[in-house]
Amino acid sequence: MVRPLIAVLNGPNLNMLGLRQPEVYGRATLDDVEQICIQAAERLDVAIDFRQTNGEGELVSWVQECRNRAQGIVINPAAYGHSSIALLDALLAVDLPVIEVHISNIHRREEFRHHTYCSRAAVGVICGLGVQGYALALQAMTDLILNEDDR
Ligand SMILES: O=C(O)[C@]1(O)C=C(c2cccc(Sc3ccccc3)c2)[C@@H](O)[C@H](O)C1
Repeated sequence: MVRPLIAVLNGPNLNMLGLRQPEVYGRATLDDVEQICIQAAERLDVAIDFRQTNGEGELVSWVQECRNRAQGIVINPAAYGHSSIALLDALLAVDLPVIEVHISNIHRREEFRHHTYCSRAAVGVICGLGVQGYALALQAMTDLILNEDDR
């Protein structure tokens, strides 16, 4: 049986993860996050496509491409979550289950980080649990995909 494909998409500045603000984002790098996702995917018997971009348009295009190739999207939109209606529209249009991940607890931070447009398109949002949030999101997404007929 073909393994489900889950796109793991990361927004702007996440390539800088681990280099600054360890008190907020911890010391893990984006490569560490990718390894966490690879290990979780192996355990869950799913395939992942892990990507990061600083470009809003590229992130929107990657979401659009998921329509014909992925069964779910795990996304850390970073700052674009707080600002991009284009990203929300793409997530709504792609008609796939979406789980939003934030490493930090955005609700304990600056006011402008408390709201994300993306969350309107998400089945669920995981925030404040550090980089393990990605593994938790992959577990939840796998359950959603395997049990989609029960919904
Ligand atoms: O907590 C998150 O994962 C979040 O999505 C991630 C963010 C994020 C991602 C990458 C970098 C930075 S700020 C930064 C810049 C350079 C080095 C370290 C951190 C914030 C924020 O924009 C969001 O408000 C919250």
